[in-house]
Amino acid sequence: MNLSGGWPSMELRTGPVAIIGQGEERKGFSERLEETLHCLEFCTFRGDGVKDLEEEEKQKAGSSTHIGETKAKRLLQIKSWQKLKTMVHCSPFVVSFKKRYPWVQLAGHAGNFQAGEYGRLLKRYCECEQQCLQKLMKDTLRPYVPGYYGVIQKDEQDYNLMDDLLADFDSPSIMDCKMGSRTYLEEELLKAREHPRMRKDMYEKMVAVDPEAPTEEERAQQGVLKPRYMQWRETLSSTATLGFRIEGIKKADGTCNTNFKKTKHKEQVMLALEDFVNGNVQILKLYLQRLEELRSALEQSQFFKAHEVVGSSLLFVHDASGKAKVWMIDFGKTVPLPESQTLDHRTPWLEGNREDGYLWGLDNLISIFSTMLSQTP
Ligand SMILES: Nc1ncnc2c1ncn2[C@@H]1O[C@H](COP(=O)(O)OP(=O)(O)OP(=O)(O)O)[C@@H](O)[C@H]1O
Ligand SMILES: O=P(O)(O)O[C@@H]1[C@H](O)[C@H](O)[C@@H](OP(=O)(O)O)[C@H](OP(=O)(O)O)[C@H]1O
Repeated sequence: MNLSGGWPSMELRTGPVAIIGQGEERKGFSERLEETLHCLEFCTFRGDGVKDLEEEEKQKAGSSTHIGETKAKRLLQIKSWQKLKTMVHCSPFVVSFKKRYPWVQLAGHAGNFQAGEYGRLLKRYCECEQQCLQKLMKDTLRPYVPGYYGVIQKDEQDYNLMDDLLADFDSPSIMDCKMGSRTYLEEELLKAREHPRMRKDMYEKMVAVDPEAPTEEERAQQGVLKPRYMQWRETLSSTATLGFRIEGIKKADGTCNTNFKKTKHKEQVMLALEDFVNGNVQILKLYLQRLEELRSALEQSQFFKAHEVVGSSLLFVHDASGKAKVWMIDFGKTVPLPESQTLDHRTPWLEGNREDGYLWGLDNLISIFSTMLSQTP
């Protein structure tokens, strides 16, 4: 992990996933070409996509040398497709292939995503997320979340099938902002108290950022409790003070930064945002407009009133054509409240009130965008 700070430090926390769909034999040439190019693009943003895929296939086969005849054939096929792809780049008849795009997972757990059919994404199944997405399809928030198409199974693993929000962009710039003043659920807190479990991995992540952060006891145990780690992350970043934090930014030029753990103050956030939009005032305006529309939709949403929304992100996407949009993603920790209870998402959290600070964070984000715009000549 690169923790040195500042641009142009590169830290790609998780890699993209390459998949080869099943039942390819039954599909037509152009369909297969389309799909294969998509799969290739999923694994090429780091440069050598075929190498990545080979590695992945080897790992799946459980051996570092033998990848099996079918898989070897597939790789050969892909290599041929890639050659073809290189050729078609210089050929004027493949205009439609211009829409191919590299896919990037900016934050979150490694291995959670797979490419679906063109424009769709498979995310490892989570019942909580499924319930939310289903309800959101009928809510005022529908235009602000990825379209949801149900559960599908692939290689004995269930996935939620949803829109790939990058699909309509050319070389998009992407930013993930985790919303809310709290990043763990109240129920996680209760569980951690009942069954305290020291996390060595979190201790290590903590020490890597600040060797002084662990207490004597934590140092002795070489571990920290999850809520303690999450709270430490919240106060180190802008989560506790502004109600959101930047998780990662990938720019159109390919630079990618997930090193925002210490981005805490408004001024630091503004610098990151300015860099993200490359000083483009029009993009800033579009983002501000979209955020304001989202806020109105959230204030009217029945779903939002009735859920504790924790760990959910806003995904910002724009490209050189001047398009800029924001969506809500990640409902893995968005849970329904008891029927009698609602949240305003602005009241400060006190254990038991379940407030998550989502709208407070959005107010602050909107105010930051507005200030930036008011400062432009
Ligand atoms: N529908 C989508 N379209 C395009 N990109 C997406 C979509 N959903 C997620 N991503 C990408 O994947 C990243 C991680 O998404 P998400 O937060 O849903 O994953 P997660 O593993 O559940 O995260 P966490 O560990 O925070 O719970 C996002 O930052 C974004 O780059
Ligand atoms: O960003 P970091 O510093 O790497 O920390 C992770 C981050 O807070 C994730 O949101 C969290 O997953 P959840 O939101 O799903 O709890 C994960 O917990 P985990 O390791 O228990 O999955 C943390 O390790």
